[in-house]
Amino acid sequence: MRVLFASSEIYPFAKTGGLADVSYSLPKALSEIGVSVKTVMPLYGCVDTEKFGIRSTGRKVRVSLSAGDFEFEVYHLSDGVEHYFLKNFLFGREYLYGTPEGDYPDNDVRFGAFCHAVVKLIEDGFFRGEIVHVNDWQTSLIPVLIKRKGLRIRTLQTIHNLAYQGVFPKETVERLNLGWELFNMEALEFWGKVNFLKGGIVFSDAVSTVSPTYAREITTPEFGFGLDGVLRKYSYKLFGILNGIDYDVWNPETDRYIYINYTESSIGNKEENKRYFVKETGLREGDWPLFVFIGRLAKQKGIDLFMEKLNEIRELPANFAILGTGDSYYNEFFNSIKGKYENIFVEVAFDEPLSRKMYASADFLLMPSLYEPCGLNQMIAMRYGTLVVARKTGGLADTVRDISEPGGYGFLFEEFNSDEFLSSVKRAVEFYRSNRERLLRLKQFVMGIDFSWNSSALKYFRLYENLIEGRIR
Ligand SMILES: Nc1ncnc2c1ncn2[C@@H]1O[C@H](COP(=O)(O)OP(=O)(O)O[C@H]2O[C@H](CO)[C@@H](O)[C@H](O)[C@H]2O)[C@@H](O)[C@H]1O
Repeated sequence: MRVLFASSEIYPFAKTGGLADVSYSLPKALSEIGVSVKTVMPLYGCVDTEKFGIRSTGRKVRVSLSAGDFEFEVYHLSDGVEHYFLKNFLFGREYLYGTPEGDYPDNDVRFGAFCHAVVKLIEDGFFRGEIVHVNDWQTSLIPVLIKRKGLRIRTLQTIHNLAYQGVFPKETVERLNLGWELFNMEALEFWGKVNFLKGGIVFSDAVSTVSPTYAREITTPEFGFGLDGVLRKYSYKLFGILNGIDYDVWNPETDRYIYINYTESSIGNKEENKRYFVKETGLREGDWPLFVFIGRLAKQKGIDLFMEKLNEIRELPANFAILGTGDSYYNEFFNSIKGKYENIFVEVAFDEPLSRKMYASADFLLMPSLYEPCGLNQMIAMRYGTLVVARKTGGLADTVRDISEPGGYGFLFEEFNSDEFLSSVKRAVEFYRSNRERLLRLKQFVMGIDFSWNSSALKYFRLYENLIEGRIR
């Protein structure tokens, strides 16, 4: 089986969040079970071609649109998976999607032209295969163009985050030569604008999202971001497959960025990591639980609940470390409290080595998300023996079980409000203070839960098979 996997970010080449992790680890897991996978992404200016050994194939592909003529040069790298990169000046900028002030205004042309180029390469026989798997709105026009051109290849659209849909003014139809016949409610139109992700949902042969709970949630108005009706209409081809994490990338036994490596049986070293971390960051020394938050600073991640309870949090017998970057409103807030409280460490940045130290050092990970399609942080944290304090939503509900339940190993709260959030933090603090033995056992237990891709890669494989054999319609 041959699959072309298109994504706007792939770890370690370019990453702003969980999409990059999945776009690296899922193709790898699929190739380990015998699928021949090629990935394709834009070659951004920030990708270090020298470091990774990414080389030009010499192949060029040209797309002529009303917005302009764009020539893409195809680059390549093989690391078990065949990675392809399309180079054009549109992507030679500092950021992937926009500056902290906002999105680049020509993202429709940037990603639209990219989609056209990928489809042209399929038409030309450069990419051959049975399945094209696209991810989020940036690659959603690929299934639209494939259907319009009548190409005989099956398509899967995965939704990693329904909040981001790629919505542009109706002139985009013209700019990208999409054809006005697609500008109607049953196709690309969304309240008088063009919606890329809607196109992906309508024109793909199947749609998946990254956890079973989120697959149900997005068919409701509360989580549907205006597309719940469309998703209900196409629910016969909508599937929820839980993400996994790459156990080679995330492994406390071999992680070279953490202070001291450890396994379930040498879990004592995790304490040592915390000691070093607390020293390095200037947090309060002593026997305090350490809570960490790592993530994009966006409303989705529920960081407002932390901000609302800042006065209470600074009085708790616990240390906190926040690592994140995102919307300028949050960046400014967290920069303004940096170094202000002795039990709160803040770093407004994207810093993978620091995130690894935090996963290894923490007792608890905070994930108070407003919504969460799947969430990788909680799985990474547990792999590093860190218990999770989270809101019971989306993939968090599928991966964390509350301590009050039989076999529970985390701290969940239901309603999105700061009182519930704070009381779950307090529950965790209390647990730390009064259940040391059990806490240690739970840390070992969560390290042993299987969050690898093993079972989920097989689910994708079966979904591809069903598509090829025409069983989804
Ligand atoms: N400041 C920072 N410094 C270093 N590392 C940082 C960082 N901020 C985030 N990260 C890293 O980025 C990744 C975040 O992944 P998530 O899946 O939790 O979130 P995201 O919302 O981006 O992904 C979306 O897509 C994924 C993939 O499907 C879904 O799991 C998720 O629910 C959905 O919102 C983790 O690897 C984390 O360690």
